[in-house]
Amino acid sequence: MPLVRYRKVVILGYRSVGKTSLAHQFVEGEFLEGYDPTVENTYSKIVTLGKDEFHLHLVDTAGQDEYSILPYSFIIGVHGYVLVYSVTSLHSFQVIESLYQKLHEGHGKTREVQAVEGKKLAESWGATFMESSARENQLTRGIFTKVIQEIARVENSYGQERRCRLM
Ligand SMILES: Nc1nc2c(ncn2[C@@H]2O[C@H](COP(=O)(O)OP(=O)(O)OP(=O)(O)O)[C@@H](O)[C@H]2O)c(=O)[nH]1
Repeated sequence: MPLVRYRKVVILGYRSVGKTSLAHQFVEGEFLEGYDPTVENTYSKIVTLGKDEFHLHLVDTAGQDEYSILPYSFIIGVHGYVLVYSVTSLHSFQVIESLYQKLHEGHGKTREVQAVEGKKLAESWGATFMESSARENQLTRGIFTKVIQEIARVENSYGQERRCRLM
């Protein structure tokens, strides 16, 4: 049975550029004519790519502008982004540039350690890597669920490696 991997993808962009329409078209297969400003909405979909299966968790956000402060839930534990602009709005194009900068800066303070560096270090230890914030309940639960799963895996295995590692 294929392993189903979890992927969280956040859709960002200025107001009314079509974020909800894209998510809806992808998940439900139809175009939404009407406009109803989003507060925040999530979609779940299993996506099969070749032999791989992904549990896609799409976050459709309320429109941002250059002054928006991105919450931790849009930064930590996110695997990818879709930055959306409208070809009929130059301003919406400028907004995605500003959002891109914000994503690199992290939340207020400048990020000094990239997730990829943590991942690399964990890999060199043969450990599982997870990035979280204590502000995010789901992500924090994920850490402790993972460590319990890893302990169970090691306890149930009769292999050479007896220790569980979580970074
Ligand atoms: N012609 C055209 N209209 C679109 C397209 N995508 C979205 N729209 C329309 O643009 C309006 C806004 O679309 P939404 O998907 O609600 O935009 P949004 O970015 O989610 O809006 P917020 O929730 O305010 O951030 C709706 O009336 C859509 O029908 C598109 O590709 N082409």
